Amino acid sequence: MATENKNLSVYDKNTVPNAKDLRFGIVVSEWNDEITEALYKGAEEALLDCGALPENVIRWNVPGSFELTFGCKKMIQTEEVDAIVAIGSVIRGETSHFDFVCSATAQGIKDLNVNYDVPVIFCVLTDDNIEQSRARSGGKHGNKGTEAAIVAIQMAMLGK
Ligand SMILES: Nc1c(NC[C@H](O)[C@H](O)[C@H](O)CO)[nH]c(=O)[nH]c1=O
Ligand SMILES: CC(=O)[C@@H](O)COP(=O)(O)O
Repeated sequence: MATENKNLSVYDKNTVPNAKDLRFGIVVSEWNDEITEALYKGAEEALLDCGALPENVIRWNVPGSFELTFGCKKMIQTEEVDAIVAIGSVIRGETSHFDFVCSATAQGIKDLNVNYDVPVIFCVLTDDNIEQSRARSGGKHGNKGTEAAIVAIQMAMLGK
């Protein structure tokens, strides 16, 4: 199902475990910060709405999506977190750089899930234009950050 056929912000709180005893990391890329700040807002609000304590939501920033892998790895190694949401916004430009950044970031985050025991949620928008990004970070398709937060709670509970 494509994103256009679902709202990323819709969740049934009754089906989401309570997050009061969980600790979360959120690593945020600063590229396209209009988008990544909106994604962060959606993620943070959903975590708190589902019972997470503000002091248990730890935010780190990295320069770009390519650096999300290293930032999440360092967070896993230095913080006691039950799940991490990796937030980025990659928007296609004139060259093939978009493809390399998207691929490296997706592969890097996948590798973290394979090599470590902390779920890292892929909350990286990979869009052809900013209109698509805005639609998925609080616009007509909802907020991918909200969706990622719910996934983070669900995946964190797998380890409990
Ligand atoms: N063009 C975008 C980038 N590019 C920067 C890279 O992510 C990286 O920081 C740089 O190559 C140095 O290693 N990053 C995004 O997150 N979004 C973009 O649209
Ligand atoms: C995703 C990117 O790296 C891209 O926005 C950079 O733009 P360009 O391909 O025009 O250099």
